[in-house]
Order: sequence, then C-alpha cells, then structure tokens
Amino acid sequence: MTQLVTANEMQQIDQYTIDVIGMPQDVLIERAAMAVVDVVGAGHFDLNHVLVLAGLGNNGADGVAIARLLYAQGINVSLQFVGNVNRAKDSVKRQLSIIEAYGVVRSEKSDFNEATLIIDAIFGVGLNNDLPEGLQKMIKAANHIEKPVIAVDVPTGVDATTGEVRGAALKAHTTVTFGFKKVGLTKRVGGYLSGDTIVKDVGMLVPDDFEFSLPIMQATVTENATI
Ligand SMILES: NC(=O)C1=CN([C@@H]2O[C@H](COP(=O)(O)OP(=O)(O)OC[C@H]3O[C@@H](n4cnc5c(N)ncnc54)[C@H](O)[C@@H]3O)[C@@H](O)[C@H]2O)[C@@H](O)CC1
Ligand SMILES: [K+]
Repeated sequence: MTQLVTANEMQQIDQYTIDVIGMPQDVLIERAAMAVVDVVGAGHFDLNHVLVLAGLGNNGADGVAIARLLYAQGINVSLQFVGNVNRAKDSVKRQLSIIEAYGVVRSEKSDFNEATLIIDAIFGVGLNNDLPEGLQKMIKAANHIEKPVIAVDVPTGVDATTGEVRGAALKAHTTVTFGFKKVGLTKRVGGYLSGDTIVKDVGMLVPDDFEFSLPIMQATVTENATI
C-alpha cells in the first residue's frame, strides 16, 4: 500500500518536519543521501566512475552529500554542478564547504562517456517550469549515451505531480524517492522515466490533521510507455 503525494504536499510535509518538529534540514539531507548510497551499493551497478550531477536547490544538496559518502567509501566520484554555484541555496553551500575538506573533485564539464553510473540530483520536487534550454540539450545528450542513471527523488525534468516532461527529462534506471511516492512517478510517462521506484523513509513527519488529496494505492502500477 502506497500513499501518493503531490509535489506541494511533499513540500508541506518537509516544511512541517523542519519548521514545526525541529528536525534540522541537514539531517534530512544526510538521510536522503544515505538512502541513495544504500541503493547504489545494493544494485549491480558498475562503480568505476560515478558522476553526480547536482542542481542549486535541496535536490542538489542531496547530490553533494551523496558524492561525499561515495568518495568516503573509496569510490571514484566526480561532482558536476548544473548552474552557477554562487546562486545555490544555503543547503548546497553548506554541503560544498564540507566536501572541500574531504577532497572530493568537482569537475567543470561532464564526460558522460567516462561515467559508469550517473546520479541525477539536478531537480526534484521543486521543479516548476520547463528546464533551461542548455540543460535540455545536456539531458538529451545524456539520454542518448544510455548510461545507467539513479534519480534522486524525481528524475530531472519530470513534473512530480503530473508526470509530464518539462522540456526534457533524464531517463532513470532507478528512482529513490523520499518519504512518499510522488504521484507523477505513477503516471504513464513519469513512470516510464523513473524506472524502478524505491520509496525511502528519511524521517519526515506528517501533521496529525494532514489531509492527503490522493487515495492510498493498493499496488504499484507503472506502465511502460514509449515516448
Ligand atoms: N525540503 C527539504 O529540506 C528537503 C528536501 N529534499 C530534497 O530537495 C528536493 C526539493 O528541493 P527544492 O525545493 O530546493 O527544489 P529543487 O532542488 O527540486 O529545485 C531547486 C529550485 O530550482 C528552482 N526551479 C524550479 N524549476 C526551475 C526551472 N525549470 N529552471 C530553473 N530553476 C527552477 C526553484 O526555485 C527550486 O526551488 C527534494 O526533491 C529532495 O530531493 C531532501 O533532501 C529532504 C529535505
Ligand atoms: K533528481
């Protein structure tokens, strides 16, 4: 049985957990990163060269923490930012100052050919518009190379509520989604793009009087689709 949520509901639950309950945001980020690293380790992925693509919001902060945790395990990891880091959220900047001390290498340009596994931490539930054109191009190039991708929370470019593609979307082999399954990942196109979806609890709490807009799903249905 799976409780589905919209992007907005997930954001409300995150806010409640942080602002009302008092769970530090960095704890949620660390747990989200650990959940993804667990999936990386449990799968049969080639870990010779892991490329983490990180955005400027909290999804990107998860990505930086993932890069650090993989690096600490002795995995060859490179971290590439999509966008100008000077404009990143504070959560990203905090993670960045930590990884500098660890010595994680930040690469300026991604070489998808060299990567054996890509971690997609560019956009998550915060996506609210079409992707910038440059990013659309980059994503189309990455899809073309067909490297395995693990999406953090939501595949970048997929609208977490509608499952629609916002200009382009990075096709995932596996999506590790936090707290609750985003309803967009059960839609035809969103389901196809997210691959296998794994829901991981990272410590979010739901207010007692919270009313979910969607019913509990009896079974996970993700239809394959050709797009
Ligand atoms: N709220 C929290 O503190 C937590 C969030 N988590 C992660 O953070 C994600 C959500 O983070 P954010 O809310 O920061 O959002 P995202 O990291 O998904 O997106 C970052 C920001 O980009 C901007 N944006 C949206 N669409 C855009 C577009 N098309 N072009 C350019 N900029 C655009 C928005 O301002 C958005 O806030 C979740 O999916 C999850 O991975 C988890 O780490 C747990 C804790
Ligand atoms: K993502």
